[in-house]
Amino acid sequence: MTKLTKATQGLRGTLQVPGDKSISHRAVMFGAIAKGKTTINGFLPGEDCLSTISCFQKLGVTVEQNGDYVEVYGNGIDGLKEPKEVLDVGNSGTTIRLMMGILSNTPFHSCLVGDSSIAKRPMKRVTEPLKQMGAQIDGREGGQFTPISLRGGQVKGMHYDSPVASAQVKSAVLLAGLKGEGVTSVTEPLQSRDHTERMLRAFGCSVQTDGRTVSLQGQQELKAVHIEVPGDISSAAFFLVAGAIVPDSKITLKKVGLNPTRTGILDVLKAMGAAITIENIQNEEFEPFGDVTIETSQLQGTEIGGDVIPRLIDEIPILALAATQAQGVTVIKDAAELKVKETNRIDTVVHELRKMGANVEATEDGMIVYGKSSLSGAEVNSHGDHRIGMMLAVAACLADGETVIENSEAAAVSYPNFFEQLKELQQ
Ligand SMILES: O=C(O)C1=C[C@@H](OP(=O)(O)O)[C@@H](O)[C@H](O)C1
Ligand SMILES: C=C(OP(=O)(O)O)C(=O)O
Repeated sequence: MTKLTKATQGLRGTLQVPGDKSISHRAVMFGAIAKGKTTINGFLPGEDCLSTISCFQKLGVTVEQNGDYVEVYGNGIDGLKEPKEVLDVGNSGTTIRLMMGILSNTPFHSCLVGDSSIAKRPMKRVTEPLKQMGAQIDGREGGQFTPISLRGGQVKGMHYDSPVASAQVKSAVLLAGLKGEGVTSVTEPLQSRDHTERMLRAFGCSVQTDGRTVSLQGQQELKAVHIEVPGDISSAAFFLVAGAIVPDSKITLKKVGLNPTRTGILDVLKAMGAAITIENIQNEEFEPFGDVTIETSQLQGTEIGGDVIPRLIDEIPILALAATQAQGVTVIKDAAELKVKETNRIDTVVHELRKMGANVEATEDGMIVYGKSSLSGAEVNSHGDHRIGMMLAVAACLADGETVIENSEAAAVSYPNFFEQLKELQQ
């Protein structure tokens, strides 16, 4: 539980947010199935990525982690060994779904479980295509939910038309195709984040992208490399919105990942009238990053929907808070995927923000936010969802009186030092 009061002055300062969660997971996973020693700088030591490390250790891979520096000693996919224990992914959807893709190539038995949130999240979107490729997978309610048991083997490449724009689905199918016979390709309805494609190339694989279709030839080997993980734009998002809506703020966030498949929040905040500048863009070939500065400004309501949604899916809770401080109405649509995240993020955002006085209503595929509301302190709850907990902490900076956030420790899933960094900006 954390108690916070309204910021007495603007949030000001320069921060480096922790490493990107999606890229940190992949660096460990790909290092574990590559040949040789992969080194990772800027790794996110958040609970989700630590779950990924622990799963691969149970699969016989040596992984040494010291803060944000990690060494992974991979021995190829064939170097993975049958785990003696269940593989516990904790709260991490990315871990379980991508691992199912990798384990589709291992002839042994694995059992995957997670926490009570993972137990509610849909797995069929991954188990179905992987079964079609030749993996034996079962799970509760016909393979829909954890616990999942899996025995991989001879995978055959295939084309998969994914019904959802999901990087986890796309990545699982591509990873299964890596060792299989023939070509594997995935077409998605809208472009999702492309970290898997970029990182497979960095590990020496050949991957083709043609519009919304990604394909790779099977039987490719990954070669160990060094990976520099940029800051996570999904973590930066909390301070981008805080900087925009807390009066008299100016925040610079260093080395924030700027992969165009992730920068929807910058486009939307700019469209709402936020004062954002980006400098020192580097590393454009692998994963671009740069320094982002935001200053307080009066935001205007907007419409958020269509192909920007996968580019900001994890930022919708904090964008909903931004919308409570914008003039006019903000409509968020085409975002039904929010219902199957760590919580139903449509319901939790609406329920918790209303407690603080926001005027927001849920719709079938998003929400409508009527601005501008003055917020007041309340007893709120993250419901174990890291992004909800951090959004409520930013709301507390604006709210009159005291805000008590139950289950605030969920922030450690993606942002272990979030509350310390928030405090730094208040000094
Ligand atoms: O591939 C990834 O690293 C992720 C993909 C997204 O999920 P979906 O693939 O379910 O859209 C995102 O919400 C999640 O936080 C991380
Ligand atoms: C949805 C998220 O992660 P995952 O799917 O990996 O649990 C998230 O970090 O907001």
